[in-house]
Amino acid sequence: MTDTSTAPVISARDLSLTFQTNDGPVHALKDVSLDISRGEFVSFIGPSGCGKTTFLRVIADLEQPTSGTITVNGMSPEAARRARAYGYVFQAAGLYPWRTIAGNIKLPLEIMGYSSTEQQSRVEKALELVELSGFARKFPWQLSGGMQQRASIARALAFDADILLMDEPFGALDEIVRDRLNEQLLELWARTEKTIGFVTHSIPEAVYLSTKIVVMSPRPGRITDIIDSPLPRIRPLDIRDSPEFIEIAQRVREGLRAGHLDD
Ligand SMILES: Nc1ncnc2c1ncn2[C@@H]1O[C@H](COP(=O)(O)OP(=O)(O)OP(=O)(O)O)[C@@H](O)[C@H]1O
Repeated sequence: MTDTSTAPVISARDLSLTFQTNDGPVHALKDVSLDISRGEFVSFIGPSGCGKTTFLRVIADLEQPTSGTITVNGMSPEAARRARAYGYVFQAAGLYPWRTIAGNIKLPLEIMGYSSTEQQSRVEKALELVELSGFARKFPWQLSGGMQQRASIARALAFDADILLMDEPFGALDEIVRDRLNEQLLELWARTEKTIGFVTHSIPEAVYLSTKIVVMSPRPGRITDIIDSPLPRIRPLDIRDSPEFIEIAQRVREGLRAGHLDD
């Protein structure tokens, strides 16, 4: 039997994706090669248009690569999607205002045909993970922006998939709320041992959260640096003042600058 415990959860080799547009081809991804191991927290950082979202969408089988290969849990992205290998969190919480928080989290479970008892227990567990247990019967508009985003994370967690793909989930929130959500996300990651792919524009956020930071650059969208973080997995917020943190942030900044110089 093959040992799958050490095999990468996501493995991309020479992955390229070119969109054909009226203005000519757009090279959203070029020769991207990356391995993500089980339980890693991987951030994708880079300027607008460097292909961060496109890469997440390829993992999720929402876009097809033009060339190269990618596997998710050892399968094609299509097979992984059918096996419900991941949950996806978007930048906007995208909750239906006429449904309660529990109703929003339940919706995909209803569509997938889970029994109502199963739906109920999954909703309770997901709400507990994002510390929203008392808010099941509230409507989205009764919650703050940060709480709405936590509810959308709960919706993605309700499938109990091993992989969580998050596309700039906290980008629209103020810094204090974002700090708190970053802390909560790390706690959640430690409790659930999920593999997380996280898109961000923020250097401190990427360094604080990640075990691996993937620095990207546009035209064509490509990886310019991959940084394996030496920081411990348990991180208080004030780790951001430590010399190790500042050094990694500096390397990310240099990677971003180098990508710009190539333009
Ligand atoms: N469906 C599409 N059709 C044509 N071009 C596209 C499509 N989706 C993305 N692109 C282009 O591909 C490039 C990469 O886009 P992508 O959204 O992946 O970048 P990003 O790094 O996530 O940017 P941002 O930080 O602004 O979200 C951009 O130039 C974008 O305009």
